[in-house]
Amino acid sequence: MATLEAIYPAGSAASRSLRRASPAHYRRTAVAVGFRRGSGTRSVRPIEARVRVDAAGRREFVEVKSEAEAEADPDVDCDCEAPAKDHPVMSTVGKSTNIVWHNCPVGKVERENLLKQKGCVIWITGLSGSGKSTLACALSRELHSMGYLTFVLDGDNIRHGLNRDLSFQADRAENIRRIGEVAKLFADAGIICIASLISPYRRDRDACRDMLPDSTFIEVFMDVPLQICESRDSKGLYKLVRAGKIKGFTGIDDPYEPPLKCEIVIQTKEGECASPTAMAEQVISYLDLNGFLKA
Ligand SMILES: Nc1ncnc2c1ncn2[C@@H]1O[C@H](COP(=O)(O)OS(=O)(=O)O)[C@@H](OP(=O)(O)O)[C@H]1O
Ligand SMILES: Nc1ncnc2c1ncn2[C@@H]1O[C@H](COP(=O)(O)OP(=O)(O)O)[C@@H](O)[C@H]1O
Repeated sequence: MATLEAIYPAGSAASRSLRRASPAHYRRTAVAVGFRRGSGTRSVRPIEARVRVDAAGRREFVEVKSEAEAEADPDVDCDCEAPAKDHPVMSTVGKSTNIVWHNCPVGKVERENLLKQKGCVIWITGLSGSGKSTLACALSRELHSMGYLTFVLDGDNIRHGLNRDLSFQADRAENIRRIGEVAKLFADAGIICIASLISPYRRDRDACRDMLPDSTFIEVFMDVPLQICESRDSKGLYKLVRAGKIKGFTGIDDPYEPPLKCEIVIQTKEGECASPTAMAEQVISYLDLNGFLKA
């Protein structure tokens, strides 16, 4: 039995591909993984890996076999179909059966090198009226003017399309999960993805964090008191809530769980908020300090 690094050196394309492949793909006792490059030329040999997945969905390779080792041992403890030499492994994920994870030779690192930035998700959470959309737009504008590629996923906007079938009552977790999945795709594309949605429950935000590689989920908490949000009432929603016309509104008759630990907190000082540009600069200095603004 070898370590992953013994077969594929740390930092190699194959090692990186294995580590960033979908956790769902690896949520098995054992998997076999094959990589191909170009038109059918196998440049990286297949291996079999036993993977432990912890409660948070993080995976760790506990045993890795090279192709030769795997072939010499017919008793692979595998809950998936034994891979024929040139056949990929079928998986079952949720309600999808007989699906196969396809890797592509152009990966996140290659895209990041092209863009000269690191793909990540900036997840802005807070009450309605706390300034999430304002920060998202200011941040996108500033980064764009500095030459970085961003994309804003605004909760309100996504509910106009992809999530139009979801309610605020029963489907909130699904709203957040879908936006988390889309944000993950953008980050994988090498883009600085700015997700701005109330996302009131810690468990749902943490589930999105766990979808992403370490340190690429940057949670920004808009720590703005309800009183200020309500006094802004830019959409007139708080007024309707107070008049009893909207039920289950976050912060009023539905809970908002502030993060216990997050990367960035945007705070008010003596009841005053920083300007949108100053808030954006706070996030940009975090990105700069943590190496996201270079390849
Ligand atoms: N019941 C209830 N609670 C909270 N907010 C409500 C509700 N009903 C409608 N709205 C409006 O919808 C916007 C929130 O959408 P999100 O997708 O960001 O919410 S969530 O993440 O699913 O909690 C939110 O937008 P923002 O004001 O930009 O936060 C509200 O304007
Ligand atoms: N830093 C700020 N200072 C002053 N007003 C702000 C600030 N951020 C947002 N606002 C105002 O507050 C209102 C709500 O902001 P918005 O970004 O729509 O909040 P959210 O997306 O969290 O609902 C808007 O009228 C916006 O102009």
